Amino acid sequence: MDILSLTAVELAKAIREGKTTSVEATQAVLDKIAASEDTYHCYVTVEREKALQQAAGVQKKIEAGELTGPLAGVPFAIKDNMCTEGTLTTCSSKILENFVPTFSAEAVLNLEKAGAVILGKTNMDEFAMGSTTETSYYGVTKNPRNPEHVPGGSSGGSAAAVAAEECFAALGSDTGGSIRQPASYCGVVGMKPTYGTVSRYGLIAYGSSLDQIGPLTKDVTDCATVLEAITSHDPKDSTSMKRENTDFTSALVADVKGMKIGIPRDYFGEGLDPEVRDAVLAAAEVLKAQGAEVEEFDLSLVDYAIPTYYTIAAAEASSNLERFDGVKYGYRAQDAEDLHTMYKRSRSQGFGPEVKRRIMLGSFVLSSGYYDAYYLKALRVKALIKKAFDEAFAKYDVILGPVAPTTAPKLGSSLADPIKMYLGDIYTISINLAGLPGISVPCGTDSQGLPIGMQLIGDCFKEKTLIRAAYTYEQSVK
Ligand SMILES: NC(=O)C[C@H](N)C(=O)O
Repeated sequence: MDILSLTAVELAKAIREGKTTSVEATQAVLDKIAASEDTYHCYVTVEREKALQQAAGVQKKIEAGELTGPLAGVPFAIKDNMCTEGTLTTCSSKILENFVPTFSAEAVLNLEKAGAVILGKTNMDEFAMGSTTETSYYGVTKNPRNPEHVPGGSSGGSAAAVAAEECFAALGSDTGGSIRQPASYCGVVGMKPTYGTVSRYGLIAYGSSLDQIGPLTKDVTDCATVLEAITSHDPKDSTSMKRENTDFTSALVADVKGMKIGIPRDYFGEGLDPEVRDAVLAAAEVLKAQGAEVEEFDLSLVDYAIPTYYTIAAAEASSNLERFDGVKYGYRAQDAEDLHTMYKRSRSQGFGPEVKRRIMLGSFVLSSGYYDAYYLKALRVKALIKKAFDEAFAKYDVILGPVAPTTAPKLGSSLADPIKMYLGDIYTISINLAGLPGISVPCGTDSQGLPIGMQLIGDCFKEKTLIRAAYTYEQSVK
């Protein structure tokens, strides 16, 4: 049995049936990490001994019949912006180079309750700001489908680790596309759930009104299973919702008969790579052939999504990142003669250029005199974007489009022009502004062999509809 090629759900089944053990699987994936990390660099931290110990504990519980769930014994990777008790958590920033949390994020605890083994922490854009994982202080991650290209971002390490078989599944976070876009670039499945579904407790905040944790997996079955495991109502996160019917795996049914799918014309205009367009439209045809009703419609306001997102996300980031001052966490500049200089030097030396750009932009749009013109206006446009989606979901069950305008760019080609990089988020960010769920599903490759992702967007709380559509597509093209 080639353990590494199994999905998370297949591996857990093999462990339950005694065909392998959690320890054997953990050892196999640690060997794979040792062999391929030099090439891909998916992780900031790998916890070899801890993972093997955890696997041994989990295996005992499985054998004693105390852990019976569909993920028991499965080794996972966690994005390095989720706190993990006793394990370095850097957000891929120098400012957190020595931060070892005393508690774990609720989503991580939920996974551990389900019997997951935590392998380590994955590389990301610094504080999740970026679309390529190149803004990490700890070096770039390479795309396992073609190491000359970026894995996407900001959850690039998590997506690459799944694609490189350096874990069986991973957690990422998505503020403006950070799960879906790297999933699309690396040819894996990635889902951003409805805002409030997965607790943000222990997720180091970037844009708090937009951030959401979600799964990156090898297939749709794993995605639904991981989502089910990490979903919970958590009083420690004031935006966490009490949701009913979160048995997402019950939606793994290959049937879209009568499902109404809308294709926004605005998502197929200027800037979209023709190969991406063709692959996504071909995927829509597959769903049509399975009985879905597919039609085009106009989803206005798409053009306003980028400025709105980058105003709100930067504003929230500038406030959230105030806590990194050299006193309470992480890096502190040495030899400062007074407190103010110590703050200034710690932050100047601790943050990278993209993070500084956002802090400055965010402070600007929140400053008196500019608050109404920028921040408040962005909040108003955000409400209009939500309204446009509400109108669309009065007609359609699912909105289908591309995840990103292109396939993965070459390493080193994106950072020189930040505005161009921001424009690449055009199809993903309005979903965060509206709080909606979205899933990225692989739908082919371009002429260079780089993966293409189709994005399915649902109304709030309609993850099951997305899972059903994604699963139907996946089964049809198998
Ligand atoms: N965090 C994200 O979702 C990625 C987005 N490109 C950003 O830089 O904000």
